[in-house]
Amino acid sequence: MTETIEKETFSFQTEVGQLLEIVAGSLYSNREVFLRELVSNASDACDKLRYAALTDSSLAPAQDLAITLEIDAKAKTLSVSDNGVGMNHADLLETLGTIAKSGTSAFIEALKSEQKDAPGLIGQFGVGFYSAFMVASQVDVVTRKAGETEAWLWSSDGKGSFTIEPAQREASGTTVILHLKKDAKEFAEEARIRHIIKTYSEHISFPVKLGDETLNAAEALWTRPAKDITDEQYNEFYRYSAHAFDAPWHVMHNKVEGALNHTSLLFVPTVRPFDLFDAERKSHVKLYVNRVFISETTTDLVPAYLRFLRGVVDSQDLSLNVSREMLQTDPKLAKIKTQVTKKVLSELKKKAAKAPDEYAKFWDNFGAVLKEGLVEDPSMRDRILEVCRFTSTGADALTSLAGYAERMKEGQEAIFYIAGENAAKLAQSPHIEGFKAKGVEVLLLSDHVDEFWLQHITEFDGKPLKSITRGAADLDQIKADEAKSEEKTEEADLSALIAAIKVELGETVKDVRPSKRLTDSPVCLIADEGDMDVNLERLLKRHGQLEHSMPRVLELNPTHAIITTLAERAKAESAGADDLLKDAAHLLLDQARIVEGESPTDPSAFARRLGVVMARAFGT
Ligand SMILES: Nc1ncnc2c1ncn2[C@@H]1O[C@H](COP(=O)(O)OP(=O)(O)OP(=O)(O)O)[C@@H](O)[C@H]1O
Repeated sequence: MTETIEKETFSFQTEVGQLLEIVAGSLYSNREVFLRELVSNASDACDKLRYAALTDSSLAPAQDLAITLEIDAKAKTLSVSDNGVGMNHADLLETLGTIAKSGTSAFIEALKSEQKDAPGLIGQFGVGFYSAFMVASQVDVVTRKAGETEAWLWSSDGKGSFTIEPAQREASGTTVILHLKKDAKEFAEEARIRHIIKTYSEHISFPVKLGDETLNAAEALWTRPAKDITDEQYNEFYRYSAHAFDAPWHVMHNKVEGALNHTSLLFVPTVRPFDLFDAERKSHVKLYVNRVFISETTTDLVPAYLRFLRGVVDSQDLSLNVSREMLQTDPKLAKIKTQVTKKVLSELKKKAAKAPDEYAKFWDNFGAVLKEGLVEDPSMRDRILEVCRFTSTGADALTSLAGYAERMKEGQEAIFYIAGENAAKLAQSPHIEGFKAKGVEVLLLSDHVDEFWLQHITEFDGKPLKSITRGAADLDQIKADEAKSEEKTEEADLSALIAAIKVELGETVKDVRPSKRLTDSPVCLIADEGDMDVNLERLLKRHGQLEHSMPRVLELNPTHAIITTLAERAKAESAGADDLLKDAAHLLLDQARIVEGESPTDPSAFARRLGVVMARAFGT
């Protein structure tokens, strides 16, 4: 077969082409990371072969797994070889020419607009192999897949296309040959290469060799005692294993000895990883069994709500002789998962108590993800709730639920919250006015996931969690702050007005009531007790999971000038024929809708009514 195949030319997937243009066209201060990426790929390939050989001994490499660097100073090439798993024709087509990651286009847009920070973004995205084009004008890859006899040469100048042709390679593995750009000759210097490997790849599990010399410790970092590891070593290992550029926000290195031994070295990133909100919700903690890499993306090791974690978990007590799939259903693995999860949550709790400002940064990045656990993992619910933080009208900094509970007012029985798109907007919502006036704190919940965990958790420490946009709000029981002594404003009798509005609005509202929660605004809409809360309904509608809205309760502020004037007008005998009163009923409803960011029920009728009222006001 192979004899008949000549050199074939393929175009890069559009996104790869765009990415390469950005990668190759810019000069980065730390472009030496290309070597870290290639060594990391080579190490992954060795890991994969070691794993494959467990179940198929014919694949076992003839020589110890290793990564070999070669410099040809004359030809200005640098090559990175491994005797790992290698690639065949189909693999090459699939992996070195496409980007299989979701959200790639969005990422490229971001990259285009933020050229300056390209390395940081690339780190979050992990362009890996393609970073070779930062330093090389041409890249050749000679590779042979373990268990196969054919070898292939992949070659590209990074300008839109690549070629694949048959080649020769003695054993399985991959050699990546970089033809260095003129301005990248430094990477053909031994001293420079030695230094880069020391910096970035010191503690990967396989030896990295340059000639006869092994450049790294080739000892998995997590197996060493924590006291012997410096912060810088942890940082580099994090950057290497997570393809990251930031320093970790927090490092957790734990050895658990007992019935089930395992070691974990986990990192919380400082910067939010690019794929955090991908639908796949992939885990990025690598599972090792006695230093043999098993898999990376399993949620059987770390729950999806901790998917921001990077690092490794290694246990010698899991069986190496079973398949990856069987291992994933091993009850021992489930135990490790529970222990790791508890440990991470307890570390977060400590951080939150010790360094609340730093914790706020973590929360800003990952709080929304962590809160998914409140829905998904009832067994950890209390522990997760302890480390949750919220924006609140009563505190400048984020608050815990316990903190809120401590500040509750005399007579206040519930923890109040309002949920919506944006905390700053929520703080301006009319629903909050009465609470503010009394100094009663309201939590401002603006993550989508909030609506969902609130379906499961209805109280904290015996205090119900209550939405201020649903059901009646009786603030009379709550004692106001002294400073905010209650200036009782005269409340109008609204019964005639309410009756008139009900007649006019009919079924578009569920009810019309005097409000206890408004001080400045004339009206607001709320969900009736027992109905779906306003924000949840909005979310479901937007995601096509709900077609029709429920009619809402329209609340009127009995102390507001517009309402008191209308109340007087409604008392008149001729009120039934009062067109202005009728228009006002619709306008009040639309006003309440607009304040919540919704459209008037009937925009053209709204415009007409507004015109009529303005004409009256201006006396035209
Ligand atoms: N030395 C190698 N041996 C075998 N396969 C390789 C090698 N280098 C790259 N590959 C294949 O090419 C794919 C793409 O590599 P690339 O570095 O672009 O991304 P990645 O390593 O999958 O992702 P990330 O960089 O985010 O970890 C790899 O997943 C692997 O399948």
